[in-house]
Amino acid sequence: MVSSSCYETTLNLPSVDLSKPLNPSSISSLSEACHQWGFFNIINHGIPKSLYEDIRSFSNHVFDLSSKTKLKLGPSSSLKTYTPHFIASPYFESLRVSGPDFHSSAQDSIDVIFHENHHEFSDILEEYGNKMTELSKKIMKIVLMILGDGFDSRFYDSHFNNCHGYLRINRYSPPTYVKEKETTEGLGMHTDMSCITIVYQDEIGGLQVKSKDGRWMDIVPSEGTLVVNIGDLLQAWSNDKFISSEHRVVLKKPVNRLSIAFFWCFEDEKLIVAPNEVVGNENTRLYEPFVCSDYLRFRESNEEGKFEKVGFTVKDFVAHNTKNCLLSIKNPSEGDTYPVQRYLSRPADLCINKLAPSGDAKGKAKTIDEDLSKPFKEVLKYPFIRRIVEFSSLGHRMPENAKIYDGTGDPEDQVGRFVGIGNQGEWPMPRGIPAKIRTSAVGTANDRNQRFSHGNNRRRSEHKFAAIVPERHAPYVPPQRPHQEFHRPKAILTLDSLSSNPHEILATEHQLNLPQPAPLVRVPSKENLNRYCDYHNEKGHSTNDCFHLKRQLEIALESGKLNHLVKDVRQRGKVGQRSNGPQKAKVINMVQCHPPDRKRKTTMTDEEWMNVPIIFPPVPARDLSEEALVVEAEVEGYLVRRIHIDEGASIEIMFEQCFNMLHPSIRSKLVETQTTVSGFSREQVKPLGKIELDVCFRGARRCRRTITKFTVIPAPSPYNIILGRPGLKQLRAIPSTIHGMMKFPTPWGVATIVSQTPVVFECRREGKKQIVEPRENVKMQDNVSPTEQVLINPAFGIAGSE
Ligand SMILES: O=C(O)CCC(=O)C(=O)O
Ligand SMILES: [Fe+2]
Repeated sequence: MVSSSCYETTLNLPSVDLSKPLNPSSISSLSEACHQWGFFNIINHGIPKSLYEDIRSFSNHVFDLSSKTKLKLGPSSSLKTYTPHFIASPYFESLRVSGPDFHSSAQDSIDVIFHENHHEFSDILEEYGNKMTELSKKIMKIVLMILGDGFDSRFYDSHFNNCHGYLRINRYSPPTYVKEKETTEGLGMHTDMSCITIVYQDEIGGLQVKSKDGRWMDIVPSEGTLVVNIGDLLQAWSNDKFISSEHRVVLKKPVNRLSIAFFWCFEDEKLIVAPNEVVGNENTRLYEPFVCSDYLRFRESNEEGKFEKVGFTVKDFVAHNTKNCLLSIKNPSEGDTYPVQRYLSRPADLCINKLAPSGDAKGKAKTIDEDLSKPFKEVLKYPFIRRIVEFSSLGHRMPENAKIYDGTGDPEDQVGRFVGIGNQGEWPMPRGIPAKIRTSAVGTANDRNQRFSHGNNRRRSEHKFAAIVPERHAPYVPPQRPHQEFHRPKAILTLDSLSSNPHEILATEHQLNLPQPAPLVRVPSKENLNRYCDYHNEKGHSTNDCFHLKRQLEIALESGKLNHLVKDVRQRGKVGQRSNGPQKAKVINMVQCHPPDRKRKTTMTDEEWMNVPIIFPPVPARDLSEEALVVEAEVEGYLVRRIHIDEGASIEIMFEQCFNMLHPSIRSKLVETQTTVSGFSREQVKPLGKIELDVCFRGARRCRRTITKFTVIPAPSPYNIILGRPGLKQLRAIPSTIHGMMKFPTPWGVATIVSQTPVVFECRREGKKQIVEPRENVKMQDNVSPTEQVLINPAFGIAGSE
């Protein structure tokens, strides 16, 4: 029986004894559990305890390796089997092994991180993977049996025979201060993207499922028991007869926790449509037919390693309703042909229709047209979908300034605007959304990327798919972008520097061979109905306004292919020259620069996104750092290395060697200053002046831009810039020497910049050289009395006296 009360938070799930045939009473309690909770237990499953002990010992071997070693399998590696801390949560890390050949999948990872062969590890994981595969098939049949009499024989072979599985070993390492009474999430709320998931959790516990009334219920571990939960795909296939519940893992004790999740999934090309018998004559089909891989792509992020997609469920998923991606797909399992809207995953996929019940009682789905009179249904493919959809149901309208994305601007800017509106309270979006959703995770992008990097799953499915998808619906390949970050550094030459506009360039510069753009995703609004884009060959915006064309032209311009159109001949070839690589022996590396056109002043107002907790993980003794923090940032479009983060400095310093590398138009902004700078031995340096510059600090995928005032010093230094207390305050940054990193909030979450150890050593060597060499530019100035003296780097102290 499933039992819980208002006060009790422990969920007693029914246990299926796999060594015995099901009896009517166990069928009924199982059916109730699948419907109400989407969770049940299994016992006598035949997985020996010793196998779990072996996996525990293996996983300790792996997770106890240094971060550097583990990251060889991390999100930026080719295998991507390891998820490091701070992606799903600060306390969660995991390793995945994919079927059907679990041995070679495990061996691939093991070969990368261990010097010795360790085939015993792959043997163990193969044994576990194969056992779980068999178990999944068995459970799948039981679940079908519960769904309807004879459904196992009716549907198993035709629908579930091509399922495949992968496993993930999860280790949770809570902070030492974790308390039972407080909620520390090891893994945030999510639903699984599988048909079913089989979870082994060790004796520590912490797995919780959310009840329909929003309470978190503990699923208490019990030896010899495995937990099974229904995933999103089965929820959709069963027409909500079974539910995929939101669950999470909380950390209650300061001890490591191990769990192993085995995800059993439909094949990628599977058309998911609830069979008529499953829907039932008296019910309607709740989900439009969709292709499995489309849902997985919907859940996964375009950007590698991003976990923000969790918190979405299959209910949030609907394909795009453009005619371009409406296909007729024959369901091989049933023989019927269904209209299916394909989901095109691409940067501009920002509008998604809310799922609505449709289809007739006989189960024939019909496609619903987007209702343009309800703009709140137009939501961003970003971490906000769900909340916004729910929010819209309160009957609010989207505020005037939250324009629907129309394909002409930078999609990321649209996201930024949208978040900004929410944060400014102009749109009463529930508070704390980004932070909350950011912490949730799993079963997501990483897993899929990683799954495809093993075996031939991906290739096989793409091949099959090609047979049913016409060529014009080939998967979208996003245009190559020089940076995957939110703000691309601006080019030294903008499209405005050209003598032709985008429309003219498209018509005449055929040698550019621009890639075919992906079809537009939304129906044009009335006012844009007459605008035609020659690049897209579609109505909706004009060629000159086409963001995608502009981006392609910028790329062409940056690579020198449009030099002949540059208006000012003196500028021609500049970009091409620069792309030959960093300039020799220059400490400041010029990536791109531009005469500044637009300044984004940062205010010291309290934005909601600034007020998020910034957490640093515990550092094991061997990883503690005592090195200086040295990072890089973009300054006026230049990538400047050797920026020393110095909490002892009361102003921001730019050293002359760096200043001299800036474009003259930028240098001309230098203004005089009365500040003097003095060293330990009281030698004083008259600064060249002060200058306000646009600085952009980037963490992975997140950045912050500020206007920072630098005092320019004519003195040698191993550093280009010293970022002191005011700069840190402006960024609200928290540097940590022992972690060798700095963190700061951005509208998209907390960004982390890691200090670059080789650069630190480079600076140290350079610093030593400078100590022995005389400082030519340093003069003694006796007539100034410093009012404040602050250590800014090993070579200098500064004293401000304006
Ligand atoms: O660690 C656990 O107990 C559950 C893990 C989980 O929910 C998942 O990996 O999807
Ligand atoms: Fe899960």
